[in-house]
Amino acid sequence: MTMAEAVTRCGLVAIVGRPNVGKSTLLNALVGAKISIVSRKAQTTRHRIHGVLTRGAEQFVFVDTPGFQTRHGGAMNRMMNRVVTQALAGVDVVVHVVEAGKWSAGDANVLPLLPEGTRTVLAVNKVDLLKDRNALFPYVQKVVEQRGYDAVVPVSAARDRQLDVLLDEIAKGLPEGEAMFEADTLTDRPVRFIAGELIREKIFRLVGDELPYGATVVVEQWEEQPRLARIAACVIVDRDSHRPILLGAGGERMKRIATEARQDIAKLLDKPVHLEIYVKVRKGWAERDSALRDLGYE
Ligand SMILES: Nc1nc2c(ncn2[C@@H]2O[C@H](COP(=O)(O)OP(=O)(O)OP(=O)(O)O)[C@@H](O)[C@H]2O)c(=O)[nH]1
Repeated sequence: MTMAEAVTRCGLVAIVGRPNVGKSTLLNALVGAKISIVSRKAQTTRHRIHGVLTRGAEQFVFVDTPGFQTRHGGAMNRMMNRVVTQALAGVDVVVHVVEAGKWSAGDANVLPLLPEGTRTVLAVNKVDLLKDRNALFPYVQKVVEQRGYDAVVPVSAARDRQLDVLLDEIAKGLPEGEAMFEADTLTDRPVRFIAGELIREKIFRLVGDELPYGATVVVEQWEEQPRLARIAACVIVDRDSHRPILLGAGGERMKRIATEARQDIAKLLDKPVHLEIYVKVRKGWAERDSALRDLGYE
């Protein structure tokens, strides 16, 4: 008998919270693999990503929703808010992640999006950063005054603390049912999509603040042979001025992005990878719904 056959409870879990509270880190810590991308920058999770964890008879299917923001307008952000609302409709458990000791307008903006009548767990993340442990209780009290939660669990996603307790509280909301995924499934995203995410991660890491939300990655060619994968990806930016930023002096920066991405994708596929990345400028693409659809965002 495989693990998947033994599953008796299975449900969808959405992880929500303002940017930078640690949603991606938490998902990675729970699922135990680096599928969703993690970056110090806000707004790095544009796509909805499923991670699946099977723990004994329980299967948790995580829906990682993007953070949302009000500072920047544009079709991209309206779309991201729609994605949040859509992700929350029909899930079994919502985990609202906040940062211990910190409460901002961004956190408050999440509250109206939390669905009524759905089990909602408050995960107070980054407790390892708290200098005064006694500050935790009044902080939690302040938060739960604003919204009733079914459970509150202080955690550290980065230090792997209290994650079992969090899972116990989530599990209470999983409906009875069979597994939706094989026991060892980490994500339902095809490997090609993950490769694109890895490239995007390198861009965020190596280009940093110079390229604010202006790049998207489309994997255009994918040819897998037994001992080699040939991949071509296109990075789309919305301004001419972004191209030299991405390339760097003498193309050095792009070379590094490509080298690091190639190494990660080779690990993922377990074979050598030939990776070609080129840059295209498509002016104002983030402002046009139609362009977003072309790029597979809807
Ligand atoms: N000290 C500490 N840092 C953490 C913890 N969890 C996450 N972080 C850090 O917080 C930053 C943001 O984490 P992410 O997981 O990218 O946050 P996010 O909520 O997914 O961010 P968006 O994608 O912008 O919505 C990263 O630098 C993480 O390393 C934690 O438990 N302790």
